Amino acid sequence: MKFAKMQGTGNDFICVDCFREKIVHPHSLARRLCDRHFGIGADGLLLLLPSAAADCRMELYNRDGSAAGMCGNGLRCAGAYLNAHLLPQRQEMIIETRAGLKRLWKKEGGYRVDMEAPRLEAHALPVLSERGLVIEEAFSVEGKTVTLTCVSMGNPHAVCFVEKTEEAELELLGRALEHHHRFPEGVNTEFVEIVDEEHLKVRVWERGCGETMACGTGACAAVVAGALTGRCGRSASVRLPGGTLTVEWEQGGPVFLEGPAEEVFSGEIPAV
Ligand SMILES: N[C@H](CCC[C@H](N)C(=O)O)C(=O)O
Repeated sequence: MKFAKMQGTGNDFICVDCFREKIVHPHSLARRLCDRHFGIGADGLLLLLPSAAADCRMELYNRDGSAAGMCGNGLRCAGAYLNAHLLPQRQEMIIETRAGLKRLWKKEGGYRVDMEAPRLEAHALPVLSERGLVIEEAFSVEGKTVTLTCVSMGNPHAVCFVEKTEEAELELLGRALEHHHRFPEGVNTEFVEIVDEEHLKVRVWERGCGETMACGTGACAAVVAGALTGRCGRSASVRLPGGTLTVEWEQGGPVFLEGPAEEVFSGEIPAV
């Protein structure tokens, strides 16, 4: 089986061109190939398949084999793979995901993705805080009270604002929230430090992966939550351990994510 190793701000994927390869058991394959000691090593398995409605269909499987509805870094990597191997001249593409059709544009140094509008949890009600009406929930986790703003970008996110990302109890709280009864399908948790109105620092504990170098949907959720709670503007530069992403949330509309994506190497492994 041929594959391409892709990365976007250090969030890395094993990309398989399923226009040419046939994958029968993606969940177990993701667990085996994403292992960084006994496999190729990656945060996820990215399958690119034919689509009747788009340039291709993207399926993302986390390192633990679980399927995810959306992946912002993965979409940019899919665009880079398509431009390199299947659609070399295309400047604009549409990729089908489990969360619907997503449009992306090739840009200097990477891709810009229309992530569409965020969705708030059904019961998320504004509460009055010193910043006015904000959307936050208090959770009891591991004997601590954490305040979260829950946002869906086609996959679930819990955003926690902290003074310093370096001091966040990321594994303790991220792992506990991932398996918290409030999130029956699990959750990605972002620990967000507000530098100023237009700059955020973020670390992410990803569902099905653990801490990653970056999370595209997580960067979007961080800016949306920051804007909803009056902590930052609707457009911001998001600095993650693996690099910087740009997020813009149009008034009452979609979120746009912009950042790099590259093919690091390609290879072949025995038929799976
Ligand atoms: N772990 C995520 C999927 C990968 C998302 C992330 N890598 C991104 O770039 O958005 C989930 O289970 O929802």
